[in-house]
Amino acid sequence: METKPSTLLSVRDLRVEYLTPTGPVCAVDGVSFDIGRGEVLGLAGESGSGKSTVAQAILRILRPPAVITGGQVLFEGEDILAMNEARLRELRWRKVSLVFQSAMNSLNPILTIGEQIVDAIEAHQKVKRSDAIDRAVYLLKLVGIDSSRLTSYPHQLSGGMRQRVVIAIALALEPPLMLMDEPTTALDVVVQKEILHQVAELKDKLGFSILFITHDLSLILEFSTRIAVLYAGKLMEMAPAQQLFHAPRHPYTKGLLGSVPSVRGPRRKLVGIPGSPPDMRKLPTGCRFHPRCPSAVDRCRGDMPVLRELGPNHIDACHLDAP
Ligand SMILES: Nc1ncnc2c1ncn2[C@@H]1O[C@H](COP(=O)(O)OP(=O)(O)OP(=O)(O)O)[C@@H](O)[C@H]1O
Repeated sequence: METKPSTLLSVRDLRVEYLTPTGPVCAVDGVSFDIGRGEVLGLAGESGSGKSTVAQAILRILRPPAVITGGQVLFEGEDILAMNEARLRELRWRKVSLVFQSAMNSLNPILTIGEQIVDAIEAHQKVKRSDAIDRAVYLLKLVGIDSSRLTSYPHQLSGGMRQRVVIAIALALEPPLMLMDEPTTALDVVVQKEILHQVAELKDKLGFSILFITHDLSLILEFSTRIAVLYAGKLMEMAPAQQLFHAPRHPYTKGLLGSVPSVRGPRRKLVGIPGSPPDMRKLPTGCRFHPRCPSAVDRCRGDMPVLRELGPNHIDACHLDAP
């Protein structure tokens, strides 16, 4: 399959298993999506749907018992899954960086934030110390932190500021792609939005792309260009954010949206989805969502639906209304 020239990352038929003592658990089962240049792709889905596993597979930082058992992850056309260690080291941080939820707690407590940003730059680039310091000042400014903070230690900063420092480090080498896995979840709502607005501005200014993962659908809707919905390791629906919000097709997506409080417009009753996601070791036959689906018919219990095209850029995996 050809990739479009504007495609930066193309995940094809990705499969990841956790080899547990009681047998393999397929946490990501044949997931495919593309991320275009300058695009924010939101990955949505309940806890355990496989979002973090996808992000970690892209950077090949999954730890045992996880094993990538199939697929391709093409970055600018080159398969990350086939790269040797040396090539991978070039890719990480320089081409693809990662910001995760507890990253702010992984800052070194005995080094100033300036030293940590400079170290991150020097670890990946041959630069003069004075240039690295200038760059650290520039990066801190980018994320809204005054350069006087260069000599502060992590414990002297608020959680929000620490997470901004982590984002500055992730941007240090101006990678074309940033993976953000629950980047603001540990922070209060106001700070979360402030940081995400700032990241969106930086994205527009610097032109990088983002894979944005959070269980918070309202944040995904606000900050993503397109959204992919995962359920029990399977891609259920993918569409531009506005379309997914106004015209969702998959009953799972409708259920997720039904549990998001509306900020604008009339107040509506929150519905939610009854039950909980399946035990990944005992997956239901047919559509994995059928035991919780209000619209399930016999076919849903027997046949696994395949992805179908509903319109430009809109796909889902559902038997209902199937042609
Ligand atoms: N160490 C592990 N051993 C066995 N199975 C695992 C392990 N880690 C994850 N899994 C399985 O992989 C599935 C996907 O986990 P993952 O963390 O990717 O989901 P997620 O959507 O990111 O959830 P969350 O929002 O809670 O982080 C889980 O449902 C679980 O069955």
